[in-house]
Order: sequence, then C-alpha cells, then structure tokens
Amino acid sequence: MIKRLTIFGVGLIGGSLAMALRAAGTCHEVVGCSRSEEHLRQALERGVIDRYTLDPAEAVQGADMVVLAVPLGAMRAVCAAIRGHLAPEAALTDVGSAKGSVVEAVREGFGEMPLNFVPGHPIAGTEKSGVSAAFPGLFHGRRVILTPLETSDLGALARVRTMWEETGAVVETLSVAHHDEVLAATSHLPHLLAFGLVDSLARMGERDEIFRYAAGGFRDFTRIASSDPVMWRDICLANREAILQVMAGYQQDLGLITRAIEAQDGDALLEIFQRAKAARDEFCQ
Ligand SMILES: NC(=O)C1=CN([C@@H]2O[C@H](COP(=O)(O)OP(=O)(O)OC[C@H]3O[C@@H](n4cnc5c(N)ncnc54)[C@H](O)[C@@H]3O)[C@@H](O)[C@H]2O)C=CC1
Ligand SMILES: O=C(O)C(=O)Cc1ccc(O)cc1
Repeated sequence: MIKRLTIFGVGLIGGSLAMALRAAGTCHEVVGCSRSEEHLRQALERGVIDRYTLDPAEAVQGADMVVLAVPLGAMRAVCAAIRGHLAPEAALTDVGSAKGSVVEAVREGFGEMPLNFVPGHPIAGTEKSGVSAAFPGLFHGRRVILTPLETSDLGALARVRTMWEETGAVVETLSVAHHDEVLAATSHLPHLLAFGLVDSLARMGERDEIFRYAAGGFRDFTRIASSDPVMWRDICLANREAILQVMAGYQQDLGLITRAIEAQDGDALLEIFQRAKAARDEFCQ
C-alpha cells in the first residue's frame, strides 16, 4: 500500500499510473505537481489526483513514493527542485523513454545518486498526450522495464516493482545500457521512420492526393507519427548514440532492398520479405 504518491507531470503516463493504482485500491493519496496549473486542475477535475501544488518541495513532503513522469528534458530541473526535501525512506522512480540520460539527470539534479532511486520505463503508451488521454488500463498486460543501479536500495526496488505489478503490468529488469540499445531498435527507430515517412510524403507536392489514396497499411504504419514532437526530440537527443547505431544498420538493410529492386532480383526480395513475415508472425500472434 502506498500512503502518499507524488507524481511530477500528470499527463498520459503519470495520469494513467495514478488512475490504475486508484482502481486497484492500493494508493491512499495522490499528489500532483507540474509546471502547468491548467494541467493539474484538469487532473483534479477528472479525479486522477487528490490535490496538487506547484511547489516541488511541498509536493514530496510526506510522500513514500515519488514518480517523475515529466518530459526527459525536465527531469534534471525537477530533481534539483526536490533535492533536500525527499524523505530518505521514499522510493523515487521515473517513466522516461531513455534511461541513461535520466540517470545522469538525477545524479546532476541531486548532486549525487540518491540510494532510493530506481529507474523505470513502462513499454506502453499511445500517440496522444496529456491527462485527457490517460486511462487506468494502459499498463495492463504490458511490460515495465526497471533498470536498477548498483546503488539502488533493494527495498525501493521491491516497492517500485510492486507498484507496477498492481497496475497489471509485467515487470522485468535490464541494465541501463541494454535498455537504451533495445528501445532504440524497437521503439525509437520505428517512431523516427514514421515521422520521416509522413514528412517526406507531405512535402511531395500533391499532398492531399497522396493522403487521400493511402490505404490501411499507411494508417497502421504511421499512427505513431501523430506522437508529441517535443517528446520525440527529447528522446532522440537523450539516446543519440544507440539511435544512430540502429539507424546506420537499418539504412544498410534498406540499401539491400533498394539494390534488389534495381537488379530485379525477385529471389532476394522474397527472401527478405519471407524472413520478416515469419519473424513478425511469431512475435505478434
Ligand atoms: N507518451 C508515451 O507513450 C510514453 C511516454 N513515456 C515517458 O513518459 C514521460 C511523460 O510523457 P507523457 O505522459 O506522454 O507526456 P504528457 O505531455 O502527457 O505529460 C507530461 C506532463 O509533464 C508536465 N511537465 C512538462 N514540463 C514540466 C516541468 N518542467 N516540470 C514539471 N512538469 C512538467 C506537463 O505539464 C504534463 O502534465 C516522458 O518522459 C516520456 O518519455 C514513457 C512511456 C510511454
Ligand atoms: O504509441 C505507441 O504505440 C508507442 O509505442 C507509445 C510509446 C512511446 C514511448 C515509449 O517510451 C513507450 C511507448
């Protein structure tokens, strides 16, 4: 049971977490804190939080669980603002899409690594943002990756794990570096491809015509290009090295397809497409 949960950034992810824990009946009180009073008022009106404050130091007072659910670029400033105010027994975690940069931001914001910090990342979300898009079932049956540090307190790790399990999520642990490599490939690269494809087509000229004749495949492939541009700028800058590496590999593989088409090499194309279909059919049943 969490007595007082403080959430920084009550948007899609922070809001959905609060709703899920309330629905599970495992959280006594939820306090929201953000830069935007408008967002907090909306969260209060929707019954997502019990109260809010714009003062980070006040927000963490008496909290036994603190979740950083702000954009990656805001993590450091929030930590600096709560430095010296967090109770030593409070567990601290985050939901950021890249982990190396958050670990750095937390260390810099606090001036040292807090022992009760356990980085986390729910692999669940949508292309929508804000508390109006939040819903309690977002994490149900989805994976949450925790990337505990050598310094992470085991009690804090257990409490963060339990919190996510109470939302219906399946919790796994990875190292920070491994998380960032895997997510660069499975989440960051697909988002960049979707943004890139839509932008490229939108600038092709007869834009209305291009989109008018787009079929379901285009819609499926590009839903995530409606995601928050600021969030994805932050992710690209935060996970630069790993993203550049998977993009280079992908560009090479795309080159194989280009050359097979140029050479009218149907066998090579079939081999690639059959391999891809078998892999996807196996993983997405
Ligand atoms: N959108 C998604 O599908 C997923 C997002 N994430 C991560 O979750 C975090 C939040 O993303 P969303 O919930 O989608 O964003 P959101 O835009 O829905 O919510 C972010 C909230 O943070 C607040 N905020 C912004 N700057 C702030 C600051 N400087 N100080 C305090 N509060 C501030 C905003 O007022 C807003 O309420 C990001 O770090 C993102 O990488 C993780 C998994 C999925
Ligand atoms: O909308 C989708 O399908 C997503 O993939 C959402 C998402 C965005 C960022 C994350 O770090 C995790 C999940």
